[in-house]
Amino acid sequence: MIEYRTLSIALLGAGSVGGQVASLLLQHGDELAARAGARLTLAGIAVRDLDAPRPERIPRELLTTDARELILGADIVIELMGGIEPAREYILLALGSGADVITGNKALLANHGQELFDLAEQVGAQLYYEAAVGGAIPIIRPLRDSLAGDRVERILGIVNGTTNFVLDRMDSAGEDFATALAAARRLGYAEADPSGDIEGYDAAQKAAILASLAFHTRVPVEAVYREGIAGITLDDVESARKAGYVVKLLAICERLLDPATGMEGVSARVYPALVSREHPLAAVRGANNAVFVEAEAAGNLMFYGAGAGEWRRPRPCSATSSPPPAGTSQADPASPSRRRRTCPCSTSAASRPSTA
Ligand SMILES: NC(=O)C1=CN([C@@H]2O[C@H](COP(=O)(O)OP(=O)(O)OC[C@H]3O[C@@H](n4cnc5c(N)ncnc54)[C@H](O)[C@@H]3O)[C@@H](O)[C@H]2O)C=CC1
Ligand SMILES: N[C@@H](CC=O)C(=O)O
Repeated sequence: MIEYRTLSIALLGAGSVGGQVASLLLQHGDELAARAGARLTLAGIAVRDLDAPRPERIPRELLTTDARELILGADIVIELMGGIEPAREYILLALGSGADVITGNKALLANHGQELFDLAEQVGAQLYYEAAVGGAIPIIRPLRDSLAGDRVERILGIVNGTTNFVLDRMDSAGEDFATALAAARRLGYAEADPSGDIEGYDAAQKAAILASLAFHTRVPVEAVYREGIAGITLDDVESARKAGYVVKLLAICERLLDPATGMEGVSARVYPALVSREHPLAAVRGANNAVFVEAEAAGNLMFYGAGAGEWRRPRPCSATSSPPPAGTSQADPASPSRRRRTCPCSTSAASRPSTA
């Protein structure tokens, strides 16, 4: 029997994501120990209310309302509470005490990321945030590390599961906006305040993170143009469908060159766009996400997978969970709809995507 050193984990928040993280840590302890070379022990889970109803998979004896004490005894802190405060304060406390931190909190990173990264660097701690963009899709590390030697030119992303789910239900089932949103909330896709999803704030935060990583600069969330899907009606969706399009909330991040000055800049924007049904992004159904990266040397890469909520094994032949037909489709930027917003993919940009 191998003797592993023990790393103690503090989990902050036991909601949709935190609950699943707790289950994974508890169920796969031996396998994780062998892989990590250390036993990852879930020391406690900080919650607001010890008696709130929660799934059986979360052991009651691990719950505490004293987040600070839990943090100060941990080697690794996983923050999955969401929101700005006290998440920010807790992460600063964790880093300051020498713990490494993992967070899925894009709102916090987009607004206070610099402060957190500066402290992490100063104390030599790690701050990981893979789940902050694209849910289960590995996109942060590929952009930060794997593509570090390449030059990313543009990113097109479906980065919000809730809005993709809502638009998909309107498109495929003729469901009205409110009914589809209620289902997205029930399934744990939406943020505690779903207006963050619907109004495009969540996607804008993710766009700011993606653009900062891809273009090696700091793109503040205030610099991201943002338009949500609250104004999209069933009629819009239906008209788009008849014309061969599907409405998707896209995050678009790209390099810009000012021809007058020769200066390079960055543009990041989020808005509902018409996407040709032939384009791979049109096949991203339900709460799935996809990030389409156009890079100088690597060409076009598409990262696809579960973007929100708990991942469930898809049933065979499930239309909502099948991956897009990569490598076969082209985009048509013409727009017949009254919203006049199209997916800005050029034909050449979308002509040879590969799944990653
Ligand atoms: N739901 C999803 O699919 C995804 C969510 N995220 C991010 O992960 C984080 C968590 O999201 P969800 O699990 O969906 O949220 P949730 O609302 O389901 O869970 C958050 C939990 O934290 C608890 N909490 C809030 N403040 C607390 C405090 N001060 N002390 C102790 N507990 C506290 C809440 O009571 C709740 O149980 C958010 O930052 C979200 O943006 C990231 C990727 C996917
Ligand atoms: N509310 C978010 C959750 C994941 O980041 C979404 O719908 O994508």
